[in-house]
Amino acid sequence: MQVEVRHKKFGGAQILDWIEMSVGAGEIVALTGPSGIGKTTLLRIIAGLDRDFEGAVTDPGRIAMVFQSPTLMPWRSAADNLRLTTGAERASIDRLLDEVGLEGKAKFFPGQLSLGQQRRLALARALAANPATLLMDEPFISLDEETAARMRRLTMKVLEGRRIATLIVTHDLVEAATLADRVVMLGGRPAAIETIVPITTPRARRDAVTEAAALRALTPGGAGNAHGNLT
Ligand SMILES: Nc1ncnc2c1ncn2[C@@H]1O[C@H](COP(=O)(O)OP(=O)(O)OP(=O)(O)O)[C@@H](O)[C@H]1O
Repeated sequence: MQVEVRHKKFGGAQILDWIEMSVGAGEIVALTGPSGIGKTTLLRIIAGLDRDFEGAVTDPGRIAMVFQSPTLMPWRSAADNLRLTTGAERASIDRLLDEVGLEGKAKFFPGQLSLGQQRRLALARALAANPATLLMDEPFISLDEETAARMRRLTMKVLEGRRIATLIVTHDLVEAATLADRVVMLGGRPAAIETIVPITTPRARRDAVTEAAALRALTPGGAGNAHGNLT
């Protein structure tokens, strides 16, 4: 999937300047930058939810999006939330619920699930759509650190082996350095790509990324910057 935004305005205000990036099949890219810079705006453009921009999104294939809030149908069971939105078969729904650690919860309504569980259901729903491109907007925000770390591990595990181009918006550097193969940082006004940092440490070894290691790897000029080496 390739994205080229020449510019994006809201009214008279230009939000995004020239942005060119691509996400390959099986790759995880984190999009980060200060609050209000335009991360969600870029994600909405890629998702096709905002077509009022100059540029193009090429070869996204089927797109699934995981929003900040899980946006589930509260009056439908967990299984129905997957089935009704994607048409997935019972067997694959059960498999997906198992994969995201929601075995035995197929009949539960979203209100009977914790926020972390609702987020896992939203992830399962996105995967049930069998997407070529997966867009995640701050998917682990407002979870306690331990739950967020578990969610990151789970996300890496379910994406392993699936050839999905994944773009994750996050302001959390630990999250970016843990999950991503590449971190794209937006900066400036209007926003453009400030830095792209490849994370070369294998995913399997990123289990215990610390704030300090993430900062080293992702701070421009930081010790780990050249190689994105987290250890
Ligand atoms: N529908 C809209 N109409 C006008 N301005 C908007 C609209 N949506 C977003 N903006 C403006 O565009 C800018 C970028 O917003 P956006 O939500 O993309 O930032 P963000 O980087 O995702 O922020 P955060 O990290 O806080 O979620 C902000 O100044 C915001 O006020």
